[in-house]
Amino acid sequence: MNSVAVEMRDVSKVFGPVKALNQASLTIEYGTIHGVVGQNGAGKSTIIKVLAGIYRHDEGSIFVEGKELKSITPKIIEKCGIHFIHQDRLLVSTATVAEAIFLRNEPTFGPFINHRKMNAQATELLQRYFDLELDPTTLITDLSTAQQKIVQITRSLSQNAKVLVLDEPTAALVTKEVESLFTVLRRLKEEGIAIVFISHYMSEIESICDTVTVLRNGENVGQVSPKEVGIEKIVTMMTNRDTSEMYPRRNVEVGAPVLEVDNLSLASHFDSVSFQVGAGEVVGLAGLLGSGDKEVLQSLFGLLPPDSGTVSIDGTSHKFRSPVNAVENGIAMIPEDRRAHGVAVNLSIAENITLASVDKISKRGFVNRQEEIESVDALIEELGVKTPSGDMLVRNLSGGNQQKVVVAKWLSCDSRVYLLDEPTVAVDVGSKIEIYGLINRLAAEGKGIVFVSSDFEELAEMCDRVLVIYKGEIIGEYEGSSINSEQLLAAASGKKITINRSAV
Ligand SMILES: Nc1ncnc2c1ncn2[C@@H]1O[C@H](COP(=O)(O)OP(=O)(O)OP(=O)(O)O)[C@@H](O)[C@H]1O
Repeated sequence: MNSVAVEMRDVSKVFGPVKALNQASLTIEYGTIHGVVGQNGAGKSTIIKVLAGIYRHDEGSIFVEGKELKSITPKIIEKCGIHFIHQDRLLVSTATVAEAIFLRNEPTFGPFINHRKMNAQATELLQRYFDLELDPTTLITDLSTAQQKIVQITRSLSQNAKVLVLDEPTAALVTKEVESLFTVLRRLKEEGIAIVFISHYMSEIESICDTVTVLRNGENVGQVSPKEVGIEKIVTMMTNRDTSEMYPRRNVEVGAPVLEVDNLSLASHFDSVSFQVGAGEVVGLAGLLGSGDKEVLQSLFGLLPPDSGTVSIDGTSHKFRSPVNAVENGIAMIPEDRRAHGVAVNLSIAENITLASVDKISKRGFVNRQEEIESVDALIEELGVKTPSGDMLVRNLSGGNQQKVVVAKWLSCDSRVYLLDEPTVAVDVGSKIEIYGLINRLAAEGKGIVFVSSDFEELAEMCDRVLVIYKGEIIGEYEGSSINSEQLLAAASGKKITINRSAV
């Protein structure tokens, strides 16, 4: 068998004024795990969509097992044994495990689906590939996200996949699930399958990939082995900049409380939550999945009205019954699910950015277009949003660049308190530094910031104080330079901790 499964040679793809791929190449071998990395907008999704037959490339050639494919459609690619596990493509939630694996491929008995055979085959496949005892009649909705990924992979294997392309497969997984997915991927690699792994998590790239293709501005800047060159080198190749100063320092005197939360409770989510955030202070909330951290933010923003307790801004107490009400009273929120709550994808970047701050740039009901262009251009530049202009529709931006638009939108309005829910999720290393810089700028302007993140290193490095939340209660508080991510993780998992109040 040819050891090279797929070769994409000098592939270019243009979208209007944007050159998404510029003579990029990708060579994938059987029996290896191949990473594709690059900053937001570097062209990762585009190269994968070209391979999937979703986008037609403008230039270049694509070979499968040494033979050039002259025409590429999703059907042809699937026939070649190349399968894709897309990030947000969900399985039919009303299906059982067996139905999801064999959808449109069901074993039949005359005109009927042979359920007994289908269940037996599903059980056999899950056991053979993954050593997994999973009842094939379990509903997809009752599976964890990691198990759902495994069902998706099993579906591909049942159709004899030889190349599996996984787009950010770990984005919604917790650490333990990532480990079990990696065990699965290593086993598939041993079986000779070629795996393409796209991720922003450098530690994952280091631990699982044999080789990595680095894209920058649509160009291939190299194919390297992470074990040989190290992650720092790969990050430098991606960003073309020195990232040793990942977390920019801040030197802000913390002032009087801007936000005071007193005994806030919401049944089944959190109980008697109290804390304060001073002017210029960044306070983290560290919790594991389901701890109540996100619900606290949503309550503060009027999305989930609490049962009891009070919230005060600059000493005045408020009851927020809706986000509009919260915004009017000086609270801004950068939500995690940017597609659902953060951006209007069918509006332009400029329209999105100015949506929350239209009062600031309008006079007697008319938007001052010149001011809008200037303020939008300044934010696009500051955040490094990759776009030819502010007129581009948000839906045409890469995922990470959409996130930057959400951040820019809220930064352009003048709030007192900023609630940040995973502001750097799906954002590349360079953009993370830019977002950290903006958080520091807000702090320097005397704003109060509440920061929720599942990246505890980020919390430890960026926050003045971190509150640990476990099963809806704040069980600990860390302060100053002694905060470290291991302690936070241990505490957030419910391990007993001592309250640490060492000075900054
Ligand atoms: N349909 C489209 N129309 C216009 N421009 C597009 C379209 N799809 C992608 N682009 C542009 O092509 C470039 C590459 O985008 P792509 O989605 O491939 O990046 P990416 O590396 O996957 O980024 P991310 O990590 O943020 O997901 C970006 O500048 C993006 O704005």
